[in-house]
Amino acid sequence: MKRQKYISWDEYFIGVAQLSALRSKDPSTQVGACIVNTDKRIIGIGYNGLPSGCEDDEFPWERENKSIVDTKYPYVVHAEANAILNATRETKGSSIYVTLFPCNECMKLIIQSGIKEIVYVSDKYSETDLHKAAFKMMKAANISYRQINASEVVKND
Ligand SMILES: O=c1ccn([C@H]2C[C@H](O)[C@@H](COP(=O)(O)O)O2)c(=O)[nH]1
Ligand SMILES: [Zn+2]
Repeated sequence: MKRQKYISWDEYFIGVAQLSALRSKDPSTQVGACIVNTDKRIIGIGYNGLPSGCEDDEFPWERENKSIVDTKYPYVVHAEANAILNATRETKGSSIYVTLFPCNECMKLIIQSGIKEIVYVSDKYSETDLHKAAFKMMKAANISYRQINASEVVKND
């Protein structure tokens, strides 16, 4: 008889996203993303981090400072963007598993890359205007979405 307590596809793919998030150097929010095609093949993974050549120890990780130049925000490549850039196959029609609901900038990339489903864990920024903008674009582009509970490797709350 086959083993009964194996994990579901959702648990598997969100688990990969959570594992990827553990690579992030961001002290406040670690995000992981995993793109899965219609054959249930992982075609791209990513986490939030600096672009190649930008050393983790030489750039700021602060959220606030006198100038935005001395915060992380101008530099960090978002997890979804990295997953899309890393994709090894056609992303059209695929799903993206993310530990945090995508921001407005990532939503534009998700739409333009033809991803059709977003599966996410946390939506801790759901009250912000930029989240509302992301949601509006997602609905307009007919992308489906669902929030799932995931075990607490990385929670993002
Ligand atoms: O869609 C998203 C939104 C955010 N991120 C990354 C970018 C930053 O490294 C953190 C957010 O930091 P806060 O301190 O919570 O503002 O998350 C992402 O990868 N994808
Ligand atoms: Zn983003």
